[in-house]
Amino acid sequence: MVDHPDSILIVDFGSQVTQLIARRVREAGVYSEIAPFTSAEAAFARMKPKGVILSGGPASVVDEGSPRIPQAILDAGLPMLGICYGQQALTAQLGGTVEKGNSGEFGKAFVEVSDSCGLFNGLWAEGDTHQVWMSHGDKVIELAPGFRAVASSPGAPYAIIADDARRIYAMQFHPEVVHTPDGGKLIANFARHVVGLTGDWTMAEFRQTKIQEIRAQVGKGRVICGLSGGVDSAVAAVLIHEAIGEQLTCVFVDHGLMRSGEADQVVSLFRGHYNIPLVHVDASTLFLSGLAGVTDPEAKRKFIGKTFIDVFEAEAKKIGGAEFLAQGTLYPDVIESVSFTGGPSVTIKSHHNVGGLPERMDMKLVEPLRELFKDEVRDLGRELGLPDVFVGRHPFPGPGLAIRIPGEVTRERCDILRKADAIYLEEIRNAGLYDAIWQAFAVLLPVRTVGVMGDGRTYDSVLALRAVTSTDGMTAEVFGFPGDFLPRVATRIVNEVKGVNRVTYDYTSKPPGTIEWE
Ligand SMILES: Nc1ncnc2c1ncn2[C@@H]1O[C@H](COP(=O)(O)OP(=O)(O)OP(=O)(O)O)[C@@H](O)[C@H]1O
Ligand SMILES: O=c1[nH]c(=O)c2[nH+]cn([C@@H]3O[C@H](COP(=O)(O)O)[C@@H](O)[C@H]3O)c2[nH]1
Ligand SMILES: NC(=O)CC[C@H](N)C(=O)O
Ligand SMILES: [Mg+2]
Repeated sequence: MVDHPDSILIVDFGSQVTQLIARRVREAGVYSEIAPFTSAEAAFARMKPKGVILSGGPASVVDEGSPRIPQAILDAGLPMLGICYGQQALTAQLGGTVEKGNSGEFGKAFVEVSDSCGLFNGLWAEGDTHQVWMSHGDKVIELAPGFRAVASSPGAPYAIIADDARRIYAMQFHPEVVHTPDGGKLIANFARHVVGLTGDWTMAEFRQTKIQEIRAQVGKGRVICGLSGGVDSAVAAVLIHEAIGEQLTCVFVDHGLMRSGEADQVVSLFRGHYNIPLVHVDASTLFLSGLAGVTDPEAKRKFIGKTFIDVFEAEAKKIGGAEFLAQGTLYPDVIESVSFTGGPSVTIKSHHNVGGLPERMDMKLVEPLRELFKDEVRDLGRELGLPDVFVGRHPFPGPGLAIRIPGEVTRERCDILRKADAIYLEEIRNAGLYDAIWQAFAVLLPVRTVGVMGDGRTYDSVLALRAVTSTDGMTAEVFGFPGDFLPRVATRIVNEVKGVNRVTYDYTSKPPGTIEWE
């Protein structure tokens, strides 16, 4: 770990959105680290932060044995910001009262500002009304000594509370989510004006921090990096190469589930730009034969995750052994795959590189991007000088076409999907829409319908097209194509791709849908 003289410690009580707090702090140009409440005291002693943020969490402070703020942190006299559970814990531990709710408030709410305080610093003023996002059952009913209410909502009389003398602020709502439009600014105000940090921490520093961490973790060991051609692994590879140079070998696995022409493209693009050793493995038979008869989405993902590791281990042997496996794992891969810090988060899908990993692995993981969101990785990519062909690419999931073919995956169905997907993406590029879309792809459905072509009857598969906008893949909106774009693509696909006789468009946002179909 690297010492940062100006940092904020985020104590995690298990909220689904704790990483978003870190992200807002980073956006304010301040270095932060998250520590679960169980090890927060040690992190506090090591980091010597200038301020502390307390996250939300699923527990109820009223319950016996529920998480507490470590006493050493409370006694340190530093500025603190409590969010939801954090507010409740502060109140309970400093002498106020929290009541267990039986109904709660979930979703959008409006708070009215009743007084000024150090946290607002010109941002919010008395009499203002602001939209916020609530998600709580319990609430503060009596303030701890020294606090006063500075904003309230119909459901939360103590929506924001302040103790300017001790520089402690707390709120019932979640400022870190986008549904609290001014939330990022409130967190920035805390970091800069209340804590008094200058906000000069940048991606350039993140790069330096990570380089030192990678060196410390890897030592003289050898590292294999799974390289997919996607932005995450390209950024991870270039960063790791900067840290340890020749100790790194990249491995691109062609699992037979790539898009049209992608394997060759990735390899030549990477070799064209970087002088980093890259092994190209054709493992398509291994993957496709193992997928035969597998139809359950999680079973597909777990098989692919495990087989990736088998291939990486075999390649490691060939270069004389490697102690470490590097991957471009991002935060959304982690939060959707596993329950984080013992929190309430459920497994949505096992991303092949996290929840799909086998239980026993010989290599240790190096994942320098694990706290970042996609758009931050792109920023880091630009910082590292990666060309736009890498930085601007749409994400493509590690399990590839396998999770875009609900039902059994066969070579034949992969070929059909590849052709249709290539037409769709070609039309998107020609229409100049590629950069306006976050991710676009086709899904080959296990449904056959009747059609008529050239006076003959067809009985073929249905294809679904999907295109979404997003900033980080955690939520997504459907992309609205202009005018006749979709009918034109549908006609081309049905005419040119044998095996598809009907095309539909997916109008589901995330949530409630996910971006991929499996
Ligand atoms: N075909 C592949 N060969 C080797 N490694 C892979 C392959 N596909 C995925 N990986 C590994 O799994 C990680 C996660 O995949 P993921 O698709 O999330 O990231 P990415 O491909 O690097 O970027 P993007 O999300 O933009 O597609 C990658 O960063 C990479 O380390
Ligand atoms: O590397 C990956 N391994 C996976 O197993 C995986 N599953 C989904 N994705 C990508 O993650 C983003 C969010 O997708 P979902 O809304 O479908 O979860 C989207 O960009 C998806 O393409 C994956 N990436
Ligand atoms: N989002 C939260 O932090 C919730 C806190 C607490 N579990 C409540 O329901 O009030
Ligand atoms: Mg990918």
